[in-house]
Amino acid sequence: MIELRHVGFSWPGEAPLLKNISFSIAPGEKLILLGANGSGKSTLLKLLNGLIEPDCGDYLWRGEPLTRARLRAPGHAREFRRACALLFQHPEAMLFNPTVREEIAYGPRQLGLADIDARVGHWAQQLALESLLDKAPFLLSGGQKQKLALACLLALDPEVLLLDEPSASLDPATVGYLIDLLLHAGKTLIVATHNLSLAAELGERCIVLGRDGGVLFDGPIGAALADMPLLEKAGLAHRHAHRHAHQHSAVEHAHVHVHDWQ
Ligand SMILES: Nc1ncnc2c1ncn2[C@@H]1O[C@H](COP(=O)(O)OP(=O)(O)OP(=O)(O)O)[C@@H](O)[C@H]1O
Repeated sequence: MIELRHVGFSWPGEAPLLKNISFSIAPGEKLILLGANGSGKSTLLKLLNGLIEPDCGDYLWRGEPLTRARLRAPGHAREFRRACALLFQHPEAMLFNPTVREEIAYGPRQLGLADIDARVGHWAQQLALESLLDKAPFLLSGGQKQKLALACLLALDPEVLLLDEPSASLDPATVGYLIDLLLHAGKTLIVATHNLSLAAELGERCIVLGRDGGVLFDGPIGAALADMPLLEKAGLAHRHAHRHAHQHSAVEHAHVHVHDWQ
């Protein structure tokens, strides 16, 4: 469904960020993207969403190169936008309609989809937004905005969901609900996150971006999370002196340490 072949990318005037990235993603795969701050996870998701183009290499969508010309062709653009949806790291960027109801309806209406009221009702109910339907999106809490942005994407019924830090503002109960929802949604998932427990529960496969712009690891998520040297090399684990909660003495010691993962 998605294939990157030797893709490279630099933001204008910046040093190369993504270098020689190659991988394929089959329909229904659940892939977690890990990497240190600034390693290029959000950039890679934008590239997969066709918002930016590789400087070199190829992006194949359903076996055909996803070129700017193909994305500008009205029929194809509509089909791609419906099939491949991106949740931005900062969901405020996606919200501009006067009410939550209109926000969820906007995408399906733009794409000429049927049953708009039913889509709005269903996803508002699924994401516990029903009581907020007439409220202005900018008045919502951070977590409510994140859920609204997700409802907007799910209302399109995309085949591929690209999620950039989807759990960032959510409370633990909502993260649990989100994991269940996504696991049973039957979608291809590509999720960039620093939340390693979310990664472990949601993902099957994991790609770790290295600090040099390349793919450091591509394989089962369990193997990545158990590989301390890999996590340390990727900047996802660190060494520091600390005191464990069960220790009553004042002894501190240093070892490789991963936050948010046991
Ligand atoms: N629009 C842009 N123009 C110029 N540079 C950018 C732009 N967007 C991102 N960058 C740069 O690209 C690099 C990678 O950013 P990106 O947001 O992809 O990283 P990330 O892995 O998602 O990081 P984080 O874990 O902090 O969210 C950073 O150095 C950032 O400053």
